[in-house]
Amino acid sequence: MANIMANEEVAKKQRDLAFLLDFSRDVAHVRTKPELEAAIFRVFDKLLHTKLSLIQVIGEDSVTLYPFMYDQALRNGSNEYFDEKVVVPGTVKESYTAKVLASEEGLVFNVDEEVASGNARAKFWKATGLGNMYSLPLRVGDKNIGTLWLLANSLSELVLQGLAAQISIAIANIQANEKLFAYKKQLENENLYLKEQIGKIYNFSEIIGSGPQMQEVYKLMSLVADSNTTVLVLGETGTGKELIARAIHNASSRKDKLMVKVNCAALPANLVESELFGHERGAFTGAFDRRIGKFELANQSTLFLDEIGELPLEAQAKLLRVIQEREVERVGGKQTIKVDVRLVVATNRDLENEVKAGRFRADLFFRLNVFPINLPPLRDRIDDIEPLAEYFVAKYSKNAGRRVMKISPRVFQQLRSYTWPGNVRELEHLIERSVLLTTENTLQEVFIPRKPATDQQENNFIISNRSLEEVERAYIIEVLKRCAGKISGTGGAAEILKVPGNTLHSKMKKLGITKADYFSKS
Ligand SMILES: Nc1ncnc2c1ncn2[C@@H]1O[C@H](COP(=O)(O)OP(=O)(O)OP(=O)(O)O)[C@@H](O)[C@H]1O
Repeated sequence: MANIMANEEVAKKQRDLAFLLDFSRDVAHVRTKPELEAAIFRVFDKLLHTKLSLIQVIGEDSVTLYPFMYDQALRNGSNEYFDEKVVVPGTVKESYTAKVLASEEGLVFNVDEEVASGNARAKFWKATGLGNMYSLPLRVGDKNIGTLWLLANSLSELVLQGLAAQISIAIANIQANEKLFAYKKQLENENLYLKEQIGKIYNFSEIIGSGPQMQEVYKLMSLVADSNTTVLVLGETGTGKELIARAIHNASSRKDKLMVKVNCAALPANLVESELFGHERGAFTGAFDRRIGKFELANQSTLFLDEIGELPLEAQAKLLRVIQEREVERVGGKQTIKVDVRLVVATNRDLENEVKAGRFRADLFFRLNVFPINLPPLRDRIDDIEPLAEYFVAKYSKNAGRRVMKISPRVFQQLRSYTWPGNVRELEHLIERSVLLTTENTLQEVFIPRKPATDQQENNFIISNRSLEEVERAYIIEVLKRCAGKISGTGGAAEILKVPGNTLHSKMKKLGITKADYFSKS
């Protein structure tokens, strides 16, 4: 007799295990709530006389308890009670729920006893004709995530615990999936918005200038745009190098992805590599998380490296390797990652001179100098000044809600005779300011910066044949002298020059400025 009972016990355990295995196979594929619902009801069909009463999940505030799933059939005959008490949000403090959540492995309530003790919910439990309500905490690790309520006459401990564990994991997966989906949707929307913005701000038609030099630029751009060739855009500051880079990207087959931009001069030397190539967690002090670099971000798109001439030598070596191998290695990482990135780089420096001076690697220069595009300075294309000025007047007049429509001939004359050290950017800012200061329909006056006629030294400063680098060097030294050698912080040279202290430091290093220069008597 004892043997028969033991055999039955073993057989039952095997049936339970087979049933749980079946359920876990179904649940493993679940990604959404309807899928979980289908899996649960499929399995309950096999568990004789068992009904899912309710699954509740705990909200983000850890207090509110939301109905997640229930058997619609149980509503019959107790609609009002169901709608008012069962399928409305409750709290984890409700006495039955609190007991269930505090229990180790759940509780069993005898339906008849509950009815006798006046438990209002037990009335609809009773309507099912089933004897017990099994209620179990749903947990992931040590964290309560909800409760599971099942009606049945008898369920084994093994089945109950197995069901609760599988359902807990499935719900946690669904919630994580929903969060991920919402996050993805948000990123997609942001991406769309940014693309629209960029599309609005930059497109080919917004490059103004129809003189022969710009025609040559357009010809080169259209020849190279739809290839994967690296483009080197050369030109003084403010000549529109970034505008050209974006137009090349927008005219290429990569236009559906955002162009990624890195300004090599704006990054402290010690962060350049991590910015470009990414880093692994713990790669250096402060690297708390793994971060992907701009190369990975620009995969299948264009990476615009502005001010490439400022890239430190060490990063130049790494960049060369990435261009050759078409794969990156994150700082502190061992694994290489394939990238498909089109490079457009720009500089206002004479890179050949930089190579001669040992500040730029010759091999990298040759790799980058595959397809150079030279942007002419504004002073060499005086005929473009008029259409550019008109374009900026229309743009800023609209932006500021003004009705400035025309520019007076006198203003055009003034604009044409100025030398434009700051190029198109300087013209743009000048027009923006002038539009704001104008109340009439015609721009009668622009406030071109003038040096005092008496200050012969300053005039020489402008018209002498000094290179941009020499002027930059002399100006930085002047400012440093004025600040008694203080580089960063309040009253420091970086503050006056409106650049970060680190940038000024690396610029000084590049230009070979030492204390002897700014502490000298002259
Ligand atoms: N041909 C042009 N048509 C219309 N706008 C222009 C043109 N060239 C330049 N601009 C405008 O002038 C400003 C400066 O251009 P951009 O930033 O592209 O210059 P840059 O050469 O990259 O400058 P930097 O060397 O300082 O990085 C931008 O607002 C740009 O839209």
